[in-house]
Amino acid sequence: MSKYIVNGGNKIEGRLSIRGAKNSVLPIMAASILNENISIIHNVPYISDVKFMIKILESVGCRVKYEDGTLTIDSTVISSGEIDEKYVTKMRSSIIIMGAMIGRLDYVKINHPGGCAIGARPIDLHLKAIKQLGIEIKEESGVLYCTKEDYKGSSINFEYPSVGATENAMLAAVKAKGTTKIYNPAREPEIEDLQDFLNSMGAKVTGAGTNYIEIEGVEKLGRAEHTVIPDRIAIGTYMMASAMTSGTLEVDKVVIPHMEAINDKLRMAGCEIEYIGDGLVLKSPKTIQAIDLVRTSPHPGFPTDMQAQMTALMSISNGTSLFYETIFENRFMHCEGLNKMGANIKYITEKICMVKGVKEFMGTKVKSPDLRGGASLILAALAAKGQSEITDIYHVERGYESIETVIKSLGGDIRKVD
Ligand SMILES: CC(=O)N[C@H]1[C@@H](OP(=O)(O)OP(=O)(O)OC[C@H]2O[C@@H](n3ccc(=O)[nH]c3=O)[C@H](O)[C@@H]2O)O[C@H](CO)[C@@H](O)[C@@H]1O
Ligand SMILES: C=C(OP(=O)(O)O)C(=O)O
Repeated sequence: MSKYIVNGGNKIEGRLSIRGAKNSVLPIMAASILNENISIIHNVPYISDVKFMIKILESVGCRVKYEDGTLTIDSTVISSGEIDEKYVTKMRSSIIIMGAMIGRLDYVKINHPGGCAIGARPIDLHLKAIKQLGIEIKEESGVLYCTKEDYKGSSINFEYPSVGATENAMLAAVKAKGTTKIYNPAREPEIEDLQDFLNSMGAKVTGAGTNYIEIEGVEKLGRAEHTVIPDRIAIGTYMMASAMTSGTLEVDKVVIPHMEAINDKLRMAGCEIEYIGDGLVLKSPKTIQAIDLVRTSPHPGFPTDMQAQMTALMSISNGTSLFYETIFENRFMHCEGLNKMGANIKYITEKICMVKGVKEFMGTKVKSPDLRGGASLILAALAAKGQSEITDIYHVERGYESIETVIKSLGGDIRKVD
């Protein structure tokens, strides 16, 4: 099994230039099913989740080509309404294919995605929203059978602003006759990016990014072309790596409002951040300042996808920080690895932990527990004294395109061993 060998102590600095957001490109790829035409998607990271989504699209009849950051998806022919069990159960986010398939076909069969390492992750809100559009969904032995009954626009009120459920509802509503009103949708930047992609193929979606989305159903959609937004989470991860190793990092392209929740915390930790041109420059503090409370919440709050990296940063701060993870019920698994590397983190409840800053991390052997948890262990290893070995890196490869090449280009001593 592949692993990373990291020799800590080098500054992570220089100029960072990476491709677009995983959490944008996955729903956008699903949305390409809707147009019976060609979709050209630029700024696509070649990560394992994207490769997996390509396989799903091909399995239902799409013709897909990836070249140098650009995906071309031809969905003229969709030959199957059945999504093979192995896809949905292996990549939880593939459930967003459901809404697009419903928009395109009369009958869809898909497995329930189940939970994953970071939490139970039910799909009740997805199903409730899609049913609201006149789709009958029957569940038998973990398989969902979806049939169009009285497919038309409707009002959908989310009791919680789920990202995936909002995306599924948008995808299913694009071709539903009449108007769909979505109240309390997720407001993450990736929702707005999906709206922009859908509108580029002729959909009529407004309001994404606010607490009300309106969709006017259309019968036919056409060719689409779109550039995926920068990956705020990957950028934030490299910024934290730089802050933890006393580096200065220049990022070539960011969307300022997408970065503010992360940058706010980095500033509280003592970093100086200046927006210059299309990008930003981060300067590290001499001493990382402890932040009393880090609480994750839906956008525009501090993202749960940055919580693990933030616990690594706070582990070498000058005080004590309390972390409150409000989104997922099992997202502190990386703390065991960080503690093995010398951190002082105590679990208070499944959603709260206390991080007491220590002088430094010590290199050792650790295992990635999940995607962002794995990233946090890499950050700790980069800042650590000595050598670390990080295994189970397939988690990290789901969301970071060749992280070892990027870190090496920024001065880090990391290599991947197959
Ligand atoms: C591919 C993708 O974009 N993944 C992101 C997406 O995941 P995802 O779309 O799965 O996250 P959600 O916003 O749906 O989940 C947030 C919370 O709502 C709960 N929930 C969700 C749906 C549902 O039907 N019922 C229910 O109870 C979940 O268990 C979780 O506790 O948003 C998360 C929250 O920002 C991010 O961490 C993930 O990186
Ligand atoms: C939890 C994440 O992704 P997914 O929803 O794909 O598991 C993430 O990107 O941190």
